[in-house]
Amino acid sequence: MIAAAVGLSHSPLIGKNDPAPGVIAAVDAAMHEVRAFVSAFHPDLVVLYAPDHYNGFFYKEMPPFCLATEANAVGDFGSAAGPLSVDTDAARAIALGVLERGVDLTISARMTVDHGFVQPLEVLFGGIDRVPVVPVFVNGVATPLGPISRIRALGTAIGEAAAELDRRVLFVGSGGLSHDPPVPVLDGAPPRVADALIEGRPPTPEQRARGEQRVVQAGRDYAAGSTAMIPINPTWDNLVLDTLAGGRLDDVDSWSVEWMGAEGGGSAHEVRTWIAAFASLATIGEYRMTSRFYQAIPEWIAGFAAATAAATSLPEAAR
Ligand SMILES: O=C(O)CCc1cccc(O)c1O
Ligand SMILES: [Fe+2]
Repeated sequence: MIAAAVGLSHSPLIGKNDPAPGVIAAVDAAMHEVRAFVSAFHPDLVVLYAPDHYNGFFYKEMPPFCLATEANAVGDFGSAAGPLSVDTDAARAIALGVLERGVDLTISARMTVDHGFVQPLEVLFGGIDRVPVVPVFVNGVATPLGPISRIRALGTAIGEAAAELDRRVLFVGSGGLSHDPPVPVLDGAPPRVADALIEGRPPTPEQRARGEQRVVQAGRDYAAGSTAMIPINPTWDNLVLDTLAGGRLDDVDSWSVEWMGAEGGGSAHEVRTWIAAFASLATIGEYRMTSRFYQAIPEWIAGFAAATAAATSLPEAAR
């Protein structure tokens, strides 16, 4: 296996509630750099770690993580809908390899995914059907959340299993860093909300539009500073990036769920996807973070980060 990694924040508010032009220009430049890295690396397989926002996974059964052998996008917030180009054979082989390594992986033969998966595929590849992909859901919102050490173990097992495939694999983590969008919470929810979170009946177009408008409004409130949401925390976000850049992945095992939520807000747990992606990359040996972008963007409800990493042993021309 030849491997590289990308971590990329997502936000459905991009293009809907935009920050100042200078911020947009800086993000555009960073995205240009990440795309250049990806096209130079030229992956023939993408292992995509992403969370879900109650579009595909519900409390009727809520796995801590789940690998898909096929997947369909719902098209929330105007993102692409329809089937992802899942490499089913690679997905099955990796799933078996992970189980053999003692990590109790859940499998989906028809995963429903949302903007968490779709946005990085659109940003990096221009669509959801452009590159063979193995989608891996990592729960980052639905409590209870287990210890981070198990997410690192998942990333390690997937990296080792993927290494048996003889492919050029790009590991992508989608989400984070600190942010506190208005995602519903089961604990204490009124019966109608609790029922929706448990059963997962598809919302009507009107219900979906209302929910999305609520998130857009939350972005406006977050940017105006008049909100009960936990603020974006650049200090914590840079600690996360420093840890990944330094290859100190065993540090994350001591990060508690409570500490992460207090520092980074209710959706800070989306950084689990980054930890999985970098743990996968780390299975091939030392890596180097080759680019790193960070900007707090309250309009998007995102401590917005983008980073690329490649094996130190990979020749410069192939990075
Ligand atoms: O769909 C939702 O309910 C939440 C949407 C959402 C908003 C801001 C940042 C995110 O990472 C995100 O996912
Ligand atoms: Fe998210």
